[in-house]
Amino acid sequence: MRSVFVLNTGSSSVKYRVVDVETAEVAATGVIDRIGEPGSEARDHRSAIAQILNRFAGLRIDAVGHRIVHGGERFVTATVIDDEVERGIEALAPLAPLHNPPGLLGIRAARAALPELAQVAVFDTAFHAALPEAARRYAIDTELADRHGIRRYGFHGTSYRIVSERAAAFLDRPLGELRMIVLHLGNGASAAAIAGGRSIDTSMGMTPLEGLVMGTRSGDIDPAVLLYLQRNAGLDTDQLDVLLNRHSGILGLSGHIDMRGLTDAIDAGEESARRALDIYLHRLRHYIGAYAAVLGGLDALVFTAGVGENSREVRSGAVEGLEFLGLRIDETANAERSGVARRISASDAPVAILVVPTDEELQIARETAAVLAAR
Ligand SMILES: Nc1ncnc2c1ncn2[C@@H]1O[C@H](COP(=O)(O)OP(=O)(O)O)[C@@H](O)[C@H]1O
Ligand SMILES: CC(=O)OP(=O)(O)O
Ligand SMILES: [Mg+2]
Repeated sequence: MRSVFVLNTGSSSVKYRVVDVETAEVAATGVIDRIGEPGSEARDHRSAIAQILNRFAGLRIDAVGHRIVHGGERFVTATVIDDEVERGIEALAPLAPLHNPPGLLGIRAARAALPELAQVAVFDTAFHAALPEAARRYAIDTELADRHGIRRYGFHGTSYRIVSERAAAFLDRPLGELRMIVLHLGNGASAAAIAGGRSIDTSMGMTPLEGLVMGTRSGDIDPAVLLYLQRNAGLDTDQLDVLLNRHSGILGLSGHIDMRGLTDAIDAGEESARRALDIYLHRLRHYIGAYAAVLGGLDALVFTAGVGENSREVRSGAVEGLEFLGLRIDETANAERSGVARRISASDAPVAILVVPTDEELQIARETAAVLAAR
């Protein structure tokens, strides 16, 4: 079992990879994005996945690995997919409405096209499955919460796993003795407090809406705002869902949908863009301080994903004023670009600040191979 075909089906894109798990050699890789928008290669997820599967007619593939965002209480580790598991994933769709339904489409299309191959689901939530109870529970009626599975699950776990391992390798220290905060900043964004390789707190909650300011999601908000808007602005449940998941965050604050657009607008002098970035950075600093406290001290702060790996402004703004925590950036190192793990903290600073590229597809391929080998 060497060659794994990975499908990372997102809310508006499908990323794919054919990778040799032993050598990490990539036989094919790519993305179909902006699905459904004018000019995209694909009008919907089904068509995107069909096109991708067509491209692999000639390649050797031994197994298929799928990114599934929400595993709920049931899926706490990578799982071989059969009809019953597929139904289990379908049942979780309401908890991750932007993510699980397209993931399920990916599973169905791949199982139909490649029925002879084993398929594995790798869950974003799995890395956080053992969150300590005090971090996991919301302060609501316990019986009600348990009946409905209302708790913090946490997401981006596949990324946290590979990034925390890479950070420890870069620092040349055992993961088991490190306290780190990892900031996964992509379109969706979250933070995790990781002690000895285990997630002990994370900013996303029951769904991928809580926590940091994101591209189109609000992150933390007083839940009474929803009640207020329902009672006084006439918004119904679906409108609130669209408001908080799709029309908030950087988009809601500035009209720009992603960080690159936002930083360009700031350079052009747009006031609302500057304000949006200030709010985004304020929330990041808030979580860095909180997680330094949760961890009881800090060895490393790690930036990853599209924004974390590429935006010098965000990295610099995230640690501004946090010298008292031992966080001091070297702006020359911060301004450099490279596709590999690197240190951007001042050489005499007590806490390492790192930029570590994530690779969810490689991690999914490895976990897929590992579960199948253990069968
Ligand atoms: N050079 C850059 N400067 C600032 N932001 C960037 C840069 N390159 C990519 N990004 C941002 O990264 C985000 C996408 O990150 P990614 O991890 O690919 O997200 P996702 O997996 O959620 O689609 C976008 O907001 C994009 O603007
Ligand atoms: C869980 C989540 O938010 O994923 P993404 O960042 O890919 O949207
Ligand atoms: Mg992502």
